[in-house]
Amino acid sequence: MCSDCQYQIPTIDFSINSLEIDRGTEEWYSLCKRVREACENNGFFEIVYDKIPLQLRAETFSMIRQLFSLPLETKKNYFSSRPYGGYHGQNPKLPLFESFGLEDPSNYESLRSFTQLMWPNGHDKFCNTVISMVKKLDDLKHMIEVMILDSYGLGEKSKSIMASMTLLRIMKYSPPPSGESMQGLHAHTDKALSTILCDDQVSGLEIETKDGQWIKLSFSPTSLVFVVGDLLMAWSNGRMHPAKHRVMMSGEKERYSLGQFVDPVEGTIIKATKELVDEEHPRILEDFDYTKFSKFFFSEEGKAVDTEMQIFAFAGIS
Ligand SMILES: O=C(O)CCC(=O)C(=O)O
Ligand SMILES: [Fe+2]
Repeated sequence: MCSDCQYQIPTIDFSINSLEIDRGTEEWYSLCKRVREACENNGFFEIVYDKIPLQLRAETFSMIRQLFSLPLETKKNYFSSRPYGGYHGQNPKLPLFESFGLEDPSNYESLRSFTQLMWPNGHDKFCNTVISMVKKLDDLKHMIEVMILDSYGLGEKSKSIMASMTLLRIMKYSPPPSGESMQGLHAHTDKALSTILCDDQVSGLEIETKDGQWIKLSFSPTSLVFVVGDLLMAWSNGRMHPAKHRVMMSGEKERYSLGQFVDPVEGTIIKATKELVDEEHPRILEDFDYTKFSKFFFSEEGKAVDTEMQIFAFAGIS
């Protein structure tokens, strides 16, 4: 998956696995171990997964193209107060980038009201396709979450890492002027618990390794990428590594991508899980309110801090 270097991209094949049939088997625990190692050592991994039919993936991206091809005035009608929700585009600092953040994307009514804002008669096919895709991504996220819990021996005690909700972010990057390479999205760590990304076969996503090299990723038609966010790092008391990533665009094609962002529910207090705090691993962050943290990273004070340091500036134990 890394086209131009020796770096070994962690790749985990889930094709033959599913939570219902395999949890507790030797094979399950070996996958849990690999998930944990990739999250701790790399902060991301390539997911090979055959349970999202190629046709569903193709139809989802066809709906996404239709959405972005709407007139700008229509796209701008979509607002949201949730971080990264609503329509974003025409940012002079990120001229190639546009995005929609869909809240509650597994709920038909919420998608229907979105499509009614965008199209005069709504768009049933858009709603049905997106719901099917989100369902697949939610199943995958759930499986990885249980694997993370099991990998630390916490799966018996907890059903989930924390109460969360999904934001589906849909992204378009226009091609840069001919012959140039340009930043599509600036380098950042995700402020979520975790993110699953997939694209429509035009690459651009780059991940920074722990030793500071930028690695270009290219997805196979059946692969996706799991990225550790700042909050999984906080929950794991710093064991999991939030991978810094960015999008660099070159060539003549647009890039479309899709991200399932897993955010805590409003009012969640983020704490390191107590089993992961001990003498060897002292607590690195104070407990903090996620909603206050999200206000901080959008504030002028927060924006002045390097992306990976924001969480420490907000809640670090000094
Ligand atoms: O387009 C991509 O693949 C990356 C998007 C991303 O990193 C983000 O929206 O946080
Ligand atoms: Fe990101």
